[in-house]
Amino acid sequence: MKQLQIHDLSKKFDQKIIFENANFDFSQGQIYGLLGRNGSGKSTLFNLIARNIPFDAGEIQIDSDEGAGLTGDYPDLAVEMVYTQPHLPSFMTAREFVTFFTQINSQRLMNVNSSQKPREYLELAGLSADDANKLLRDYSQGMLNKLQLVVALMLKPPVLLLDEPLTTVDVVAAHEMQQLIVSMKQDSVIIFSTHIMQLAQNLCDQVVLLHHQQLEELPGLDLHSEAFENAVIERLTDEINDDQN
Ligand SMILES: Nc1ncnc2c1ncn2[C@@H]1O[C@H](COP(=O)(O)OP(=O)(O)OP(=O)(O)O)[C@@H](O)[C@H]1O
Repeated sequence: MKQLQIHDLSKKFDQKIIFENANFDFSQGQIYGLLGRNGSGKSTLFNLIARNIPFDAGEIQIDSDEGAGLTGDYPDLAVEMVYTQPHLPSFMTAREFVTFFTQINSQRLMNVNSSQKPREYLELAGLSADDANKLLRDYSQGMLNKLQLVVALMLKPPVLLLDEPLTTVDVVAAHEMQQLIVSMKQDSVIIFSTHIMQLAQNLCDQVVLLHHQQLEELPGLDLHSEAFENAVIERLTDEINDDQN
């Protein structure tokens, strides 16, 4: 069973405390929706898990289900992060990028039995033949987001972190991307950050609130109920009021 565990995690930037002894256990088979106010630390959490930045105290452990068990010394390949602003090579066409991507990841793709051809990735991302031959620097933000998401999903990473990836894609693409994400949940621990409550309610099995420098769930409430929505808003409003006191 793939798992991600956060133990007593603390992180601050200068004097601003982002996490203070935060704890949470994430498992494969669930999609977790991460909700929090602007600037509460959602991207920071992802960057800590992906080891793009160091934490001050605590531990982040991953079990990639490859026999090593839960360890803080997980390989970089254990985590794949999909960014709000994708970092893709602007000088390549989508077709060139996908071909390059499948070549440099050929071993990983083989390990996860992903035998998609470059053409199939482009189809999954909903890109026409004309679009596929366009340079990525001429792509819209939404098209870049789709392409980045599709290639990340194909790697079937043990931990998949999605930082607001559907904000810019159109409704049809968002629907297709949601189906792709759901199809991944049996294989990966998936954490999805969003500001769109309805998206969290539709897509996620559990919502995790980033609140008062902690990670918490709202147990005992049906995710789709009005009571749940009200409880989330109440918790997160409370955060701003506390900050102002
Ligand atoms: N490298 C950094 N150096 C200093 N401060 C940082 C750094 N990265 C993030 N911060 C600060 O940490 C806080 C949390 O930022 P973060 O981007 O994680 O929030 P977020 O919850 O993802 O926000 P949003 O919902 O607006 O995208 C913010 O106050 C931000 O300014």
